[in-house]
Amino acid sequence: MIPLRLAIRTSVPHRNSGLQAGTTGPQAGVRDAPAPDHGAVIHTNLSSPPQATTTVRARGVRKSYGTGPGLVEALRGVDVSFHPRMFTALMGPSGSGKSTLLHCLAGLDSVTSGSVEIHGTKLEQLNDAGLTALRRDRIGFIFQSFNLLPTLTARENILLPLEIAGKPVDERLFDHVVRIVGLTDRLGHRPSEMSGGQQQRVAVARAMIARPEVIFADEPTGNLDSVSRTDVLRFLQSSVRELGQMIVMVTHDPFAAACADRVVFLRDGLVAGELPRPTEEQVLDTMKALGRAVRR
Ligand SMILES: Nc1ncnc2c1ncn2[C@@H]1O[C@H](COP(=O)(O)OP(=O)(O)OP(=O)(O)O)[C@@H](O)[C@H]1O
Repeated sequence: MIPLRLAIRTSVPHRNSGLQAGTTGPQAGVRDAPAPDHGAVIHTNLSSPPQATTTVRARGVRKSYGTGPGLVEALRGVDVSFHPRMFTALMGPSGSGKSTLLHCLAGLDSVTSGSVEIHGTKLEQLNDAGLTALRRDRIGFIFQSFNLLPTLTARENILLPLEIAGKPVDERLFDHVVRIVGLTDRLGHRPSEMSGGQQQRVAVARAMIARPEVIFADEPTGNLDSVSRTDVLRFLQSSVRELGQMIVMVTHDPFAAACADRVVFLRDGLVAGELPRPTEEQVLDTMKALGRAVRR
């Protein structure tokens, strides 16, 4: 059997830096590389992220479901770090553990063993109240299904996290976020009065408004047409460039992954490699190689 690393390396064009299989240890180049230069940054105090050194880390993360003959090992010892001011995509074949990893990183699910750390806070050491506070105060979420409250306007939906947390509204930041996602004319509309793309833009703004240390996005463009998909991805990129946001996004879409600064690939519950600054073609080639490796 050809090891996955070899299978991938022979199939991915090395026009850029190419796939860095297994580069998730502390000595790995990409992991320790500085955040990329995103070009022009709007120089307001809004461009400073709340926790410039925040790092999300998984160490030896295992997650099993069920017991006995029904046991499923969704994650089998994942080691990976995510960096501030970076947009990272998580990809891999169906069932490779992407959503499970995202949920474990976000404190939505517990790990079976290993450790998840968000800026020094070990999630497995938190009780339910601590996890709730972490999710409320330090994490933003974007889901495939928007999850907006139907009776609230766009403005009210966007401001909901601040209201729940009892935090004051920074109108300057609100205007900035609304401008980034192009919703200035839609603030009085309810979700039923907006297209899917507009609703997802509200969800993106809602995730950004509390300046969370990290935004976790699970297939955020999965329900969108191609124009809305491009818009939402552009807004996610803008939030990284203009607000210094950190984003970790699960996607099946090579186009979406190619909009990220880095793609981490999972296979069979393990990190199979990663691509910095990938092209869509490189992502596609890597996914094909992973599919072949899975079938071996
Ligand atoms: N609640 C659960 N109970 C039992 N098995 C589960 C549960 N959640 C996930 N799994 C299993 O864990 C494995 C990984 O699932 P996961 O949803 O993380 O993969 P994925 O890469 O996100 O897949 P997809 O791309 O199809 O969404 C799969 O075999 C799945 O069937």
